[in-house]
Order: sequence, then C-alpha cells, then structure tokens
Amino acid sequence: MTVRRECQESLTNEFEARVRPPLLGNSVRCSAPPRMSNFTFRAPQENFTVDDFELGSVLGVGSFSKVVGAKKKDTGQVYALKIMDKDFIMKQDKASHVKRERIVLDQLNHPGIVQLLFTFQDSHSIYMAFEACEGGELFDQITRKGRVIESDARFYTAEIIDAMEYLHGLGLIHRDIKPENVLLTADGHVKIADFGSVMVTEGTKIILPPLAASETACSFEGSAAYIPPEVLNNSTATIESDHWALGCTLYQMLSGTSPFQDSSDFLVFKRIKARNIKFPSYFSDEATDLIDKLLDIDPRRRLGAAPGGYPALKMHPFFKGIEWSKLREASPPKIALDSNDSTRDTTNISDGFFPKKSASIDSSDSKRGTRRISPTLELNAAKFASVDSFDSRWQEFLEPGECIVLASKIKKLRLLTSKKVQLILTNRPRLFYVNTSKSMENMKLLWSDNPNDITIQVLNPSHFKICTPMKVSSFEDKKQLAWHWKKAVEGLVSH
Ligand SMILES: Nc1ncnc2c1ncn2[C@@H]1O[C@H](COP(=O)(O)OP(=O)(O)OP(=O)(O)O)[C@@H](O)[C@H]1O
Repeated sequence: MTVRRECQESLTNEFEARVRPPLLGNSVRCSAPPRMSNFTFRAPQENFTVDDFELGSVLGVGSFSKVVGAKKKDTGQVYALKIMDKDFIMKQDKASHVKRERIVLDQLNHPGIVQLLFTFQDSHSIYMAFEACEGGELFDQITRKGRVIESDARFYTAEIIDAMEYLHGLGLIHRDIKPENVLLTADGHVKIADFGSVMVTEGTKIILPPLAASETACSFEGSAAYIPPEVLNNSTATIESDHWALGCTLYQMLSGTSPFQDSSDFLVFKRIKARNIKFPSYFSDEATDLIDKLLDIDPRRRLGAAPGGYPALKMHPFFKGIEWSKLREASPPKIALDSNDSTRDTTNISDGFFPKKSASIDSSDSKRGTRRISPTLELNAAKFASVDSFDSRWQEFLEPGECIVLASKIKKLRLLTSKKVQLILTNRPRLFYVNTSKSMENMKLLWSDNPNDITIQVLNPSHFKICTPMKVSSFEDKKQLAWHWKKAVEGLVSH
C-alpha cells in the first residue's frame, strides 16, 4: 500500500468518522471544554453518492475545490455542492483545512453565514452540501457594476459586520474576508463562506481540529491583497485582522479595486506595509473616514477593536440610517446579472443552476478534437485575438487540423515573481502556454478536453486565474483580455 493511499484513508477516516473532542483538543487555543460525549454532527454524514444528484453549472472554484449547483434527484432540493478531490487535498497538505471548515461550520448558526447541510464521500472525493447562494459572489457584483454605489455598499458592509460580530463573539477569526467569500442569496442578502482558514481565540467554545505542524495563527493565510500589515510582519492573526480585511472589502466595493493593488504580490505587500493608500475623491467623507479607521496600521486602534468594539463600529456616521436589528428584514440591493445571463431571475433557482444544456459531459463530445467551435465564438475569436494568434511561430505546437482560437503574450504570476508566456487556446480544445523568456521554448499543457475540468476566474480586466483540478494558475494580461479568455474557454466548453 502506498504512502499516498494510507494518507487518503487516514483523511477519509479522520474527516468522516464522527469526530470526538479528544481528537479536536487544540492545546492552548481551545481552553473551554467542548461538548464532550456523543459528539454528532448537526450536518450529517450521509450515504449519498454523486449519482443521487443532477449536477448543474459550476458556481465557483476555490484553490482545491469546485462548487457546483446540484439538485437531489428524489427531492428536487437544490444545493451548492463543494467537491474536493482527496488526492489533491493530500498533495496540497490541506486535510486540516478541510476538516476545520467542516467542523467549524457545523457549529455555526447565523443568517449571515452559509449553512452546511450534509456531507458524503466516495473513493475519490469529499462532498459538502451547502445552502445555495444563488446571488453569487459580492466580487461579481463589484465587477459587473464597476463599483457599488455607497448606499448598497453600506448595506453589504452592515450585513458583513453583523456576521463578523457573531463570529468574533464566538472567538473565531475568519482570516479570509474578501469579496469572493461574501456570497449573496437570491434576494441579495449576505452570507459569509469559506471557513477553511479559520482560527480560534483563547477561551473560545468552538471545537477545532488540531492544527497541522505547518499551520499557526501567524502562518500566512488569506489572500495577498487583504493581509494586514502585522501578519506580514510575522505577528499573530487576531480578530482585528478581519477588520482590516473588512476595510479593504469596503474600499473595493466603492472603487472597484482593492486598496493596495499592484502588479505582483511582492509590490502589494510593500504597499500594505507602507499603508500606501489613496482615497478616490468620489468617496464620501464618512466612507473615507470609516475605511481609514479600519485600515489603521495598529490593530489595537482599528475601529471595531476593543475597547469600543462593535458598538463603536456600528455607530460610525457611515452607517447612519442602518437599523442593525432589522437588517435581515430590510430590502437588499438589487443583484446585477451577468450580461450573458440577462434573462436569469435569481429568485427562480432552477433557471440559474440548471441551464437547458447541462454542464455534465457527453462522452462523445468530450473526445479530443470532436468539439466544434461555435459560429459566435469564431466571430468573437477574430475580434478577441491579438495578432499573435496568427503568428506562425506557434504552429509547431499545434496538431494537424488544430487552429488557434485565442492567443496572447501575457504574464504568468507566481507568489513573488512572474514570467512572460504565450497563452494559447485552440479549437481541439487545448489550453497551453509557451515560455517565451527561455531561449529553448518549452510548452506546458494546462487543460484539454474535459469541460468540467476548467474554470476561468476573472479578478479584474487584466488579471485572471485558470483553475483545473490539479492547479490554479494566475495570469496578467496587459491588453485587458481577461474576460475574453473566460468567454473563449467557456464558448469551447459549452459546444
Ligand atoms: N453555498 C454556495 N452557493 C453558491 N456558490 C458557492 C457556495 N459556496 C461556494 N460557492 C462558490 O464557490 C467558490 C469556492 O468556494 P470556497 O471559497 O468555499 O472554496 P475553497 O476551495 O475553500 O476556496 P479558497 O481558495 O478561497 O480557500 C466561492 O468563491 C463561490 O463562488
């Protein structure tokens, strides 16, 4: 039996067995005795298989998961099904991340937190079924609207604060508050998601599985643009780290970009440490003041931190008119739909989750080379494609009969560095890049054939991520073709 196999079985056992508190006793952090005996999950472990569900469209892709709309065949109930590949989780050393999310979510109960309903597994994957947030990510609202008007941003921020107050009251630090992890219900209320990075403060009553040796509160978690300066300086994450991330999120809602945006993580970190921030002139005085106080370099002085705590934060003039106790009864901002999806009514869940053409794969369709490029895509491709697409230099990388749909010279981003590559999408379909900075050009295949194996996440017009089950790669396209890449790939996948 290979080591990998043993690890996989151990993950299965640890994750899905009824976890008992002694296993979870997380040394100093979890000082209050948790529920000791007969520990059972509120969200049960079911004996379902993936065949019990009709899978719909991909709702989102995380670093090591794919979330799809899924309708239970016998009940017709719709869920957001998070699918995690066990092999991939083991390879990425993320087993404790997954366990933490499962166990923490099981103990939370708040309208502003996404609810875990049940889990199941098979030999390859772990499945977590969540209540579906049909409104998608707050991030998409920002992208679609360009920026969110102040009254809408006030509402979203108030609902995020309401959920954060609940989490912090339980002694939980989320550590990854950002517009991608703020989901919206069909009618537009906020639900915070993604609890894989969560940490507990001393005295919490929340049960957490033990940390992997590599994971501590001051380990580097979260997304570059929202990491607070003290964590970059190797201090421990605290509740106030979430307040910093909230300040960044509000800034992003109002301006369309994060406050410390730059071309590489390295430069972003430099800006954060220097608190190099510029407030656009169209921000109101109240918004500027609130963000300024949330983005205080000193975590102890951040608005929302003790001693004023949440009452002081909620009394800030930016929130004038907010009825904190009636947030969930208030009318949320209208959800902006994807321009390709203008007919979709978010109140009718099955429209959104189950487009007429199911995303499931037709085996004949998925065979290499049989999928046709659609007429619209052909037209658009000509419009999208830079001159590079027709550069004969790339012919040597093509198979007989294969043509380039879209190609562009772009930057492949890594944590601290980047390299110039030629990214090429073909009608096979195949997506690969050629490393142009090397004298001996070498080619790396990112994806081919299987429509379920690729998602493009657009962060802004020039930045996007290509997500496949094995890898998430980040790119910067100076020609601002990020949306074109997404549309071109999706066009090939759905035909
Ligand atoms: N309940 C839900 N309803 C609708 N969409 C969801 C739901 N849960 C997650 N998603 C979508 O899936 C994406 C990935 O989910 P999630 O953040 O939980 O995955 P992850 O692998 O933990 O990601 P990360 O890389 O941020 O750690 C979300 O950003 C969102 O777009």
